[in-house]
Amino acid sequence: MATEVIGDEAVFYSKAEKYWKDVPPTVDGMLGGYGSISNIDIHGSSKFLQRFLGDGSGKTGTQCALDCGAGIGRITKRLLLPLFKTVDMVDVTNEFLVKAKSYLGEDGRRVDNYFCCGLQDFKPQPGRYDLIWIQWVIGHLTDEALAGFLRRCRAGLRPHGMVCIKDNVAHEGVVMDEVDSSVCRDLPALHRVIRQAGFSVVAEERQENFPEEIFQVQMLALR
Ligand SMILES: C[S@@+](CC[C@H](N)C(=O)[O-])C[C@H]1O[C@@H](n2cnc3c(N)ncnc32)[C@H](O)[C@@H]1O
Repeated sequence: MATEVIGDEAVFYSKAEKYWKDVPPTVDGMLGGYGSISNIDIHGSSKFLQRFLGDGSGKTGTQCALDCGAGIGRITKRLLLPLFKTVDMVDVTNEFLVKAKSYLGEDGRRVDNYFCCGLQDFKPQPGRYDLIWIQWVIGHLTDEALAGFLRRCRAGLRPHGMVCIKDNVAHEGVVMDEVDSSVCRDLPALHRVIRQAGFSVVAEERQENFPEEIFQVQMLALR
């Protein structure tokens, strides 16, 4: 369990906030110096996501998406705005949301809300979202906070709505990163939290063609 490696929760959250305040508001900053993988990442996400979207029965609608831990809006710009009529963004680092307003360009007009808030405290508006996308941020939440946030996400979905998590997974156990104050869970640990939140995993895929030296990255669709 993540709780065993996290220690003091207040320190865990405040250290992460401080870490991100010092990171430049660029694609490279969002990806820890791996800005060059952004194209592959977006392409993989788009392929994973598009099979669920459309007009047929049981398909996920394309009215409104929420980008969680959105940063400057790398995903909002390239994945979500091209597929959804409107997008909301939530991130704990205000400087990134401010940067997003210029980074997103013209299409940024279709971002309805920029919420500056930690996901541990954020409550999506009930029944608002077709898709809630959560990428490279779950490691900043304790198990309890993540389960609680996912439960609130459930309430935030429209009919046939879906949550997608895309994140690093550890080979075994839970690995603490003291530099950015985050944890990396192995897949069984992540599945446990997802189950606790009342979700089922309806699709799961590994992102391919990422550099060998980084953690394995997994995409999970939850309903
Ligand atoms: C690795 S970056 C990923 C940004 C974006 N998801 C992407 O893939 O381009 C992590 C982001 O999570 C945000 N973050 C860190 N802790 C957070 C928390 N507790 N709640 C919300 N956002 C958080 C940081 O400010 C940063 O923008």
